[in-house]
Amino acid sequence: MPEPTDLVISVDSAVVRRGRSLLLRDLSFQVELDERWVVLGPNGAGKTTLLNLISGRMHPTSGTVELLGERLGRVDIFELRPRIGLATAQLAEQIPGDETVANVVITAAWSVLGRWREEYDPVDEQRARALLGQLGMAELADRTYGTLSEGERKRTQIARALMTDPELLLLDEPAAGLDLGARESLVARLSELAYDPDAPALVLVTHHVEEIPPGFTHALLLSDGGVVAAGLIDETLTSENLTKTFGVKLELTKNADRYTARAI
Ligand SMILES: Nc1ncnc2c1ncn2[C@@H]1O[C@H](COP(=O)(O)OP(=O)(O)OP(=O)(O)O)[C@@H](O)[C@H]1O
Repeated sequence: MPEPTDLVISVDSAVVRRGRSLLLRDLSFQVELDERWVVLGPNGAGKTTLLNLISGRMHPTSGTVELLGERLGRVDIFELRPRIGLATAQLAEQIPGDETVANVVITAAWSVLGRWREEYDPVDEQRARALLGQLGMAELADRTYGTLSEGERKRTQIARALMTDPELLLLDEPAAGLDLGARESLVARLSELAYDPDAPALVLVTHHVEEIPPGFTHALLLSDGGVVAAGLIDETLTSENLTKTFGVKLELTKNADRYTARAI
C-alpha cells in the first residue's frame, strides 16, 4: 500500500446513480503523485462522470472520494478546486473570444473567466507567459482567444489549467477535433509534461489509443460504469482488454511508444 501522502486520488466503491440509471457501479480507482493515467472507454462508459467525481464537481451516491487527502463532503470544495487543474470542452465554451490568450491563462488564478476588475500581480503575468511558452504559445500570448485555431485553443486551455500550479491535472479529450498535425503537436507537448517530474499527477480521458502521449504510466479501461482493467499501461492496455472494453474484436499495436488499434 502506498503512503497516504502519495495518494492524489482515492475513489473507493463509488456508485453514481441518477434516477434508474447507474452511471458508475462500485468503482475504485487510486492515483499517486507521480502517475500519469489514461482513461479509455466507449461512449456512455462513465468517463465524464468519473472526471466529475475526481474534480470535485459531483458527489458519489455511495462510496467515498478523497482528493489530495481531503474527503469529498468534508472539505470546502472552493479551497480544493484551485489545487486541481481541469480542461474540458464544457469549460472551454465559457472562455470569452475577445479575451487575450495571456488573460485567459491568468484568470485561472481566480477561478474565474474573463478579466473584469481583478488586479493581477506581475508574477502571475510572468507565470502565464512562461506556461504559454512551454506549450509553444509564447508568440500568441497577446492575440485574442477567438482568433486561435482549435489546436492553439487546446494548448491555451492546458496552460490555463496549469496556472494555479495544481497537484492534479485532469484533461478531457484534449485532442478531440484536432487535425493530424495539431494532434501530433499536442501529444508531443503532453508527453513532455508526462516526463516532467515536477508536473502534477495527470488523468487524461480519450477515445483513441493514438492520442496516448508517450510517458503515460497507467491505464483505466471503463465500460458500462465499471472497471474492465486498471494498472500499469503495459499490462492493462492489451488487445484482449480493449476488445472487452469496446465489445469489438480489436488488435492493439505499439510502436515507438505510440499505440494504434484496429478491428480484426
Ligand atoms: N443525469 C443523468 N441521468 C441519467 N443518465 C445519465 C445522466 N448523466 C449521464 N447519464 C448517462 O450515464 C452514462 C455515462 O455517461 P458519461 O457522460 O459519464 O459517459 P462517457 O464515458 O463520458 O461518454 P462519452 O464518451 O460519450 O462522453 C451515459 O449512458 C449517460 O447517458
